[in-house]
Amino acid sequence: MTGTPILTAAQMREAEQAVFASGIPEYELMERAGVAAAEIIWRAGAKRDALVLCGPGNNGGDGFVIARQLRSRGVPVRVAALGESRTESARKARAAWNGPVEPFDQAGPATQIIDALFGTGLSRGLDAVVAERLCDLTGRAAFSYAVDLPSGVDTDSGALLSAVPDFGICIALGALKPAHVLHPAAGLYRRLVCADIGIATSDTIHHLSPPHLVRPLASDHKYSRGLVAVVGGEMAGAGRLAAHAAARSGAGMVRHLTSLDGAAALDAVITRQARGVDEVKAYLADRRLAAVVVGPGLGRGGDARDRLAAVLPCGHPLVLDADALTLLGGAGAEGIPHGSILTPHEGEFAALFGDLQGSKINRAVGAAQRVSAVVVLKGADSVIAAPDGRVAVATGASPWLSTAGTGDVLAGLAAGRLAVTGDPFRAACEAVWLHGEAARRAGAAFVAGDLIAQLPAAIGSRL
Ligand SMILES: NC(=O)C1=CN([C@@H]2O[C@H](COP(=O)(O)OP(=O)(O)OC[C@H]3O[C@@H](n4cnc5c(N)ncnc54)[C@H](O)[C@@H]3O)[C@@H](O)[C@H]2O)[C@@H](O)CC1
Ligand SMILES: Nc1ncnc2c1ncn2[C@@H]1O[C@H](COP(=O)(O)OP(=O)(O)O)[C@@H](O)[C@H]1O
Ligand SMILES: [K+]
Repeated sequence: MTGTPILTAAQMREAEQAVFASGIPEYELMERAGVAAAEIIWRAGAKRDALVLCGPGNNGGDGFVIARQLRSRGVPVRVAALGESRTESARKARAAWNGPVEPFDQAGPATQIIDALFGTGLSRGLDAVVAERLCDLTGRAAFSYAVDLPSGVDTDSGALLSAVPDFGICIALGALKPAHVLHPAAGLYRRLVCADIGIATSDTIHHLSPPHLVRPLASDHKYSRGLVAVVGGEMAGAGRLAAHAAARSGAGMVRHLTSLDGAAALDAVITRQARGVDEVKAYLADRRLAAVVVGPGLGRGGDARDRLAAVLPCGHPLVLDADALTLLGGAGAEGIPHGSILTPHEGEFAALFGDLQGSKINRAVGAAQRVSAVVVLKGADSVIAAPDGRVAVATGASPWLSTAGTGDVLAGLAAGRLAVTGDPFRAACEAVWLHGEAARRAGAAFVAGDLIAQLPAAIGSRL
């Protein structure tokens, strides 16, 4: 499940050091970055007049290289700098620009604005007047580009440290950074392009990429393709959504246990009323079960706690969501079996792991390591973290997903993929991607059931 690597500011510096150690000087990297960014800007804006805003560090140095490259292609370019250049490479790039440099606070507007004020070295928000001017110039430009990162965003968390405008294109240099995929920063540009500057990148954090799925074999049968159980309770609808999603996930068979009578709605799902905890236990004794999902439709009253307590030690691979997470939040995370998949939204996450600090990625990894399970911390930027440190971040999810029941669909889908693959991290990645793809196909104003209807097409697109 590897996509484009994502590096924190510290990991980026490490990668950069490795390049220096191989004999390539810092200025060479700056030239590569500037050349690559200028190419992207040229393709988008051609010869329209441009203003490059250069900061004091190496991000500003990239800006001077970009200005020189664009000028050599005949673009009318102006440069405005925020004070002196403070690094050796930035000074070298500035000297090579060999053109006028306007003071930042006096620069007038341009058709194209290139923000090279601050990148990964930003340590605090921009001064208010600087931020305001950046917003004003960017807002008035027809074409706008953020070099590496929009100035004012925190590289590792995606938080906005000062006012930041919306950009047309963000040009990530060398690798993606967490701010390119985590909100609110990830919502600040229409297009993200990663420019290769020859940096070898580590492979622990990735942008979620489309999965490679496999078809059933001629020798397969319903049990070999994976038997899923949904242990619900008093809220039949949510459990049904999870069960129907599991049934359209590629798994071979789905059973739905409720505490209610007459909860069936899809003929392919075998629905049973399990009145007491002993009936749940008897059901879970089936050795053929390949995944069990508990939480959607479980409820929190009645015998919900006992049902959950029956599921936790059952020995089958688990997906824990919704009410199961809320109940565990009160009771502590200790009982969670290693290797499970947890799919909390921020509220459920806070109840279980509220003490964890840092970026959304750090918190998801911390939780995964604490419970030795795969954690899918959901939202517009869903973070999938494994206990061994692997992380995938999904971006671009349809905001129409913010409707009731879509989380239940994800839980059922994750259980289905877990039953098919037997690999919790892979299953979670596949489920999040398929969920996003089904939402894209469902278009506008869909409800959770519409999402389920799109799952076969989403799966079909990845075979
Ligand atoms: N890491 C790499 O491999 C490469 C990095 N490059 C560029 O270098 C950038 C990082 O450069 P730097 O580390 O020099 O950092 P930046 O250029 O992002 O800014 C750091 C400078 O700004 C000052 N500063 C930080 N926050 C400030 C604020 N709010 N107000 C005023 N001053 C502030 C710092 O004291 C420092 O002087 C990257 O984003 C990228 O654009 C590229 O040149 C090529 C390769
Ligand atoms: N604004 C949004 N943009 C993209 N995806 C979203 C947004 N809000 C929620 N989602 C996704 O929708 C699903 C909602 O899950 P959840 O909050 O558990 O809902 P429910 O409990 O109603 O099923 C998650 O997969 C989440 O990632
Ligand atoms: K920038």
